[in-house]
Amino acid sequence: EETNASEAETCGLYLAVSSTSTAEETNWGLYSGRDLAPRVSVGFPDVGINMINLRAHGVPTDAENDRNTLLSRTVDFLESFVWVPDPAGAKFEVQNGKIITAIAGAGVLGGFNVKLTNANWKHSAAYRRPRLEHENDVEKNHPGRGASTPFYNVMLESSTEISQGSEIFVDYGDNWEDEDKEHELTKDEYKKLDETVVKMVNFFEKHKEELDADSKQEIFQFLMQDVLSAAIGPDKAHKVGTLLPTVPDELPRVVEAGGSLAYSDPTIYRKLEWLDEHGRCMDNIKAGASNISYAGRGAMATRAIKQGSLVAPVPLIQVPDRAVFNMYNLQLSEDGETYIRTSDDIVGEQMIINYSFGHKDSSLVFVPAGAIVNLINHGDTPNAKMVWSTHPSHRKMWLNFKPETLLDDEQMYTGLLMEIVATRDIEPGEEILLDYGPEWKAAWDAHVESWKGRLAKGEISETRAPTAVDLNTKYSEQPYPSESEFAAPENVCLKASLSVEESDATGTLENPKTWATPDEFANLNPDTLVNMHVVESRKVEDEEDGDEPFRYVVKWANNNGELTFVKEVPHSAIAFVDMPGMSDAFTEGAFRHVIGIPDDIFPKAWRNRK
Ligand SMILES: C[S@@+](CC[C@H](N)C(=O)[O-])C[C@H]1O[C@@H](n2cnc3c(N)ncnc32)[C@H](O)[C@@H]1O
Repeated sequence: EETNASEAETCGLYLAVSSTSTAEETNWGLYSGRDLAPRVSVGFPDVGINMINLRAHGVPTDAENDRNTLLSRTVDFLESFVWVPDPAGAKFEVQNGKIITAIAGAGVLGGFNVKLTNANWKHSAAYRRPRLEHENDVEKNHPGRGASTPFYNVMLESSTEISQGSEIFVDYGDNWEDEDKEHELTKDEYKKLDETVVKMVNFFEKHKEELDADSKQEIFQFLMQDVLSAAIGPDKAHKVGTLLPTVPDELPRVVEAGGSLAYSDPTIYRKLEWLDEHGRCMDNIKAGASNISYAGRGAMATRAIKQGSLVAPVPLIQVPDRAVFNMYNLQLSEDGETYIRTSDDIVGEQMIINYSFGHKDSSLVFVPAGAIVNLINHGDTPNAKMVWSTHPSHRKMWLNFKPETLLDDEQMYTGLLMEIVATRDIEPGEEILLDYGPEWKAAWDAHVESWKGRLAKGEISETRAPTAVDLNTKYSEQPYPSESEFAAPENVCLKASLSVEESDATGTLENPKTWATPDEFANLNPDTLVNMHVVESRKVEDEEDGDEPFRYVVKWANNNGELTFVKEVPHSAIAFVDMPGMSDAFTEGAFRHVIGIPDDIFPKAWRNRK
């Protein structure tokens, strides 16, 4: 029996079958358990895990054979769930080359419906992420460095009001549009349509005494066919016809449902009782500072969780051959377009291996897609374990399939659902710990030993330079330093989101341009983030500036080295960013090992390795 929430607090975010699902393929989706105001966090901030040049590393270009085809298919499959690195604060991780970022929870599972977009990434949260309190020993090296992602505090925000039971649709950005545009209504047209429906309802209500059923129907048809066709063209009028009822008496249902889209697809909104029965609570855990040395962040219970009940649902992204995460020495091709391997020696593994579930007897691994699940650490005395879900959309049959068939056409979706359940009563605030298995434990212990040896031999230094996170935390309460006050270490650079007001200012020191509030204030937009230097800062004294503690005059040099000076740049538009290839993620000799799926639940059919 699964009881989701404590008595005191109800579930804020559910995993459930998405309205975008088809009969053949389940898409998981997220549904809000609460009414949300605009610009509040949807679920809890999560981590982003980068895959760097995944295709160049993971898919050999030499021969077309079954294995290479499967590796290539795996990259396609992974790419359909991941994001550009921008929302995670990772846009500047490499100079050339391609990064894709897995953001479990909202990133992988948030639905796609341009018309119903109700959430967007809060870039500034990720770019200005604070350090954890227990990381005060910042300049000291330790064996956990480079083993966990430095990109956390990845936050999804409501972009409009979200009513309880709504599916969450994340803004995928401009390059993701609906294909069949000509026949599709725009967001604005949907809005106008819904306003028109309200007018029609009012009209029929006002004249209900005078109109008999036949004349009502006649007027309705005239409005729907002739008037609409003339107004928006026959193709779109036809589309409207499929969205609205065929009889006028049904029109009030459209308004009740929350609009024509919701009326035509009732699975976009779910009742709380439905979500409790058919969904799985996704916000029983949130990120916090792990209690375990060198482990980084951990997953903390947000409410009491009874023994045997759900901690977190975990849709799994199947990766039939973990070789796709191997890394090689790469070199930019002569045309500068792609990367190619310079040798077939494996020199490392993508960091996502540390977040993946696997088994020693199998090439198959899974990238877990549950919110905050990526943050669950190993503990020698665990309080949770993995089980296969009893949810009807969990494809039990797949447990009998051979790994290489799990990406056949019929299986190109996340059909497997794991659940993390409590093995004892868990108190609010307690860290969730799994047993990662004996292979993981042995690998970690060996890593720590070898790390100590390398330290003793002087192969690793005791200290390391502060990172962007360290410096952003340091300067959260004091002004970012000017060029003359502070020579930035080589591993970081200072950037600002610079947009300027239309004006006659020349952009010189004497006549600087004025910083303009971007469309989405305080959303550090990585598209406008440029390297710059602080020329001077002033403390903000009056109230008019909201939360901004400081304003700056900054100096920006374009590609030709021409300088532009901009004044009134707010503190929130500035952040340190790690230089390409210099963040903790690139630590040499960093720990890599998959999380073990327990032997007793790992199916026989998947054991393709001895
Ligand atoms: C799935 S991630 C857990 C989240 C991670 N702590 C973070 O901050 O992103 C697994 C990684 O966390 C670290 N980790 C987990 N359990 C640990 C433990 N008991 N001791 C040390 N490191 C641990 C290791 O780096 C491991 O590869």
